[in-house]
Amino acid sequence: MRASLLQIDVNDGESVDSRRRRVAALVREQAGVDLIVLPELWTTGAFAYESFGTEAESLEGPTFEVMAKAASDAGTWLHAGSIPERDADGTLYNTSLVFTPSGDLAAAYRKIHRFGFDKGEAVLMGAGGELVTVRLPETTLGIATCYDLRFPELFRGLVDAGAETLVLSAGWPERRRSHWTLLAQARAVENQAFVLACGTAGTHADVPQAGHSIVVDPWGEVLAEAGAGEQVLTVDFDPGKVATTREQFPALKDRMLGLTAPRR
Ligand SMILES: NC(=O)CCC(=O)C(=O)O
Repeated sequence: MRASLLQIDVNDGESVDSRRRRVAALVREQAGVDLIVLPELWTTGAFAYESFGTEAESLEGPTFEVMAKAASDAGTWLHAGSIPERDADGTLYNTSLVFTPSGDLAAAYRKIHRFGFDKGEAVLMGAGGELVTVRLPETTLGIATCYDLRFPELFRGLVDAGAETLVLSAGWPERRRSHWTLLAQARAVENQAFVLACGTAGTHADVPQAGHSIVVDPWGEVLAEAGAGEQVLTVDFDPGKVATTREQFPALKDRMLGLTAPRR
């Protein structure tokens, strides 16, 4: 299976419309791969909090339209990253869109763990409440977004729902790049799954981005890693390695569920 992670340079000097057109062209250029992955909130930037409201779209807004067309033109499964979604009640969500090779919406995932503690995304956006998996011919994707990477129980839930390839769309800052690499490898090893983690490059809202999108196999080996700048990271991987790893080293079968809290 061949996947391309598009590590997009998101900077304040480029308009959202221009970036949308540029990214759609990049998606079309990847025709022939099986799966394309884009980063989190690449229209605005994940830290451009003041743009979330002004650039918010309905689920079937301009990014949906452009990306559905790009997926069908490329004839490829497309995880189109996330958009600031505004629902019918006016609530904002950080919502990832996954398209089939025909350009139909296969799934939408509203980010569950919002970043910012008492500001930014954490106060501006609502929290998703549903895990999302997507069945491809070769593998089942488990969808997660950026800060979700710090919450192992979310990924265990995805594995319990059948995920074999964990796809993370992110806008991770350079300041915590060591956590990014470490956690991507940890999620792959503990879940015996592929991790495809696609971040952004450049600087937006004064937050330099880490880049370094990464693909890790179920044994924790790094199959490919991007540099800091805009880059298309293309990788070939064998989805069958999930089953063989889980058979040969069946640690997932040794889980002890339902542990009780210590008695005081
Ligand atoms: N956009 C995000 O979720 C940022 C997450 C982050 O910076 C971190 O977990 O560290």
